[in-house]
Amino acid sequence: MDMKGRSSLVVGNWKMNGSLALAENWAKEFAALWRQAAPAAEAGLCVPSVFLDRLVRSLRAEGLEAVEPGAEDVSVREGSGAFTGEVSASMLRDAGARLCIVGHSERRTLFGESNASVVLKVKALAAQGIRPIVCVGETREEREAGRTSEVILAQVRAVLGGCGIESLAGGAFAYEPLWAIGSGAAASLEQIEPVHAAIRAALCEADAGASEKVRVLYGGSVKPANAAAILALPHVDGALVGGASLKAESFYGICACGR
Ligand SMILES: O=C[C@H](O)COP(=O)(O)O
Repeated sequence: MDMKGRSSLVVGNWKMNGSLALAENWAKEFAALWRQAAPAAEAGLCVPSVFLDRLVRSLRAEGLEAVEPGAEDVSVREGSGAFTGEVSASMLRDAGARLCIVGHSERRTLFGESNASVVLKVKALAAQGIRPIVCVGETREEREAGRTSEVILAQVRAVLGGCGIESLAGGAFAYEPLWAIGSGAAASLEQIEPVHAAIRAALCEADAGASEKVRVLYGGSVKPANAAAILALPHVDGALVGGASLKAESFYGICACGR
């Protein structure tokens, strides 16, 4: 199904970077740019949860309702309880999160995140009305072995089968080839498009109306210089942006390429 009529969603991911001061200054700088020319794209910014409240207040102070604040991870445990160090979806909601990244490859590879925990997290977020951004991606070795589609579709289907399309509604899958993340070189347009088309087909298989409910974003070295070409691809509904989201001007430049 063609998504061209739909606006792009461009989401920043600060990872373990930034500060309270940056959250405040970023909101000021981004708001000044947004006021000059509001892009067609929808924008979101996911930050370490300790900065979330400051980001929310700073965006509000600037009157920047157009940017959805978000978190980078959430506990599988709901509500509250004796789970030292965990932050639940209801706590994120309380702090103003509207989006949350789940299953980023850094969490999958460095912190043992599984498809099963991704499913629990998506359900916990859905219960709080927070839109999930579920990351999937293949390693360089998997791509070179010709296993890209198999790996991506196994991740997508595990999540779709485990939590159902309604828990993902309003959210997105983000295709992030591990070898492109933080490398400075994005995947080529020829590499991106077929993977997005395959994810879209898997969504439609699960639910005929899924394309209207769940976006498919690309992530991996997106910057202002390559964003226009990537965001113009028919099955790309937006971007998940790491490094370039730390600078308000670069992130705005990417948002401005959306539709
Ligand atoms: O979540 C964001 C991705 O991991 C991409 O990071 P990057 O834009 O720094 O390559």
